[in-house]
Amino acid sequence: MFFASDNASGVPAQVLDALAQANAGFAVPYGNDALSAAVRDQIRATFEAPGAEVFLVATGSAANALALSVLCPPFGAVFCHRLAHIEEDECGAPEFYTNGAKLTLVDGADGKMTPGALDAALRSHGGSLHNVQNAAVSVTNITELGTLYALEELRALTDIARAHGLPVHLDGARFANAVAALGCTPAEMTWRAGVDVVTFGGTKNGLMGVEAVVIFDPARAREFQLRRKRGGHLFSKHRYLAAQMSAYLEGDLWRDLAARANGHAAALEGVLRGVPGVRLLHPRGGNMIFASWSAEADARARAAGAVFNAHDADAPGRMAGRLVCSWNSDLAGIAAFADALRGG
Ligand SMILES: Cc1ncc(COP(=O)(O)O)c(C=O)c1O
Ligand SMILES: C[C@@H](O)[C@H](N)C(=O)O
Repeated sequence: MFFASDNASGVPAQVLDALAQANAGFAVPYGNDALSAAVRDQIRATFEAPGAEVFLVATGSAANALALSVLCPPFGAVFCHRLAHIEEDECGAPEFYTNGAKLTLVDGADGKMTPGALDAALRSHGGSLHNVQNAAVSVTNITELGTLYALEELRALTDIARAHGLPVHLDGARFANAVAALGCTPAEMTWRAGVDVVTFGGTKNGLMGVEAVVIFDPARAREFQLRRKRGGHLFSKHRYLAAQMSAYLEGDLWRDLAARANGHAAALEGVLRGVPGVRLLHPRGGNMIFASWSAEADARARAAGAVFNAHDADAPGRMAGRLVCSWNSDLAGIAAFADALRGG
C-alpha cells in the first residue's frame, strides 16, 4: 500500500543490468564517452528530431530550472499553472537558475491552464518597461493533479504562446505516463505540438535518477551546456546516467513501465469507485489519483500501513490523499487499501 510517490519506486532489472555492463573498464568523463553519445542519438531518434540537442541531468528540478534558464532572461516571466511543480516544489530553483525571473501563475480547473486564462494573463502582463517581460510558458503533462492535456489542448496553449511570441517548456517528469495514456508519439506531444524544450523524465518511471532535457532549437544548446556546468549538474561519471537512459529506451521499456504504472492506477481507480464514501477529486490522466474519504477511513488506511501524501479535502471533516502508482505497484496492496478504507 505504498502510494506516496513514484519517486519511491524501485529500478527494473534491465536498468541495473545496464549499469553493471557500463561499469566495465574506463570511460572518458563528462558525457564524452561512446555510450553517452549513443544515448543522445537514441533520444533524437525517439523524438524524431535529428537536429535536437540532448542533455542528461539527475533531477527533474535541475532539468526544469536549467531548461527555463535558456528560455527566460532575468527580467522575464514564465507563465505556469498556479500548482505547477516549478512554483510549488522546486524551492525557487527556476528563479535561481534564471537569475531572478518571475513565475506568473495562471489558474485552471484540475491543474490545467485553459487557453483563455493563459491568453488573458499574457495580455495583462509585461506591457511596459516597468514590468517583467513575458518570456516563456511552462506546461506539465501529466499535471501535478494527475490530469492529462490532450494533444489538442496542448496545441491550443502553444498556439497562444506562439501568438505572443513565446517559447514553451514542457515539464515531462511523467512524460512517459502522458504518452502512454494518449497513445501518441513523443514527437506528437512535443515539437509537433509546438513545444520548444521538454524534460523527458526517467526517475519517476523506474530509473535511479536521470532526466533528459531535449532542446529542439539547437541555437539554445550552447547556453544550456554552460549553465548545466555552472550549476554543478554536469555529471563527471556521465556513463552511469547514460546507461540507465539507454536501458530505458531499449525496446521502448519506458513506454511499458509507464503503461504498467497507469494500469495499476486504473485498477486502483476501479476499486475506489466501489468503496462507499470515497470521492475522486480530479480525472485520472495517468498514474496518479486524488481522492477524498472520511476521517475514520483515513485513520483505518494509515493504521493498516497505507503510505500516501495528504491532500486538501473537498469538504470540512473529510480527508484526502494523493495516490501515486508505479511500474512495480502491486495489485494486492491496492485491494488491501480499498478494504482498509471500506472498513473490513
Ligand atoms: C511534475 C514534476 N516535475 C518535476 C519534478 C522534479 O523532480 P525532482 O524531485 O527529481 O527534482 C517532480 C518531482 O517528482 C514532479 O512531480
Ligand atoms: C515534491 C513531490 O511533489 C514530488 N515531485 C512528487 O511528485 O512526489
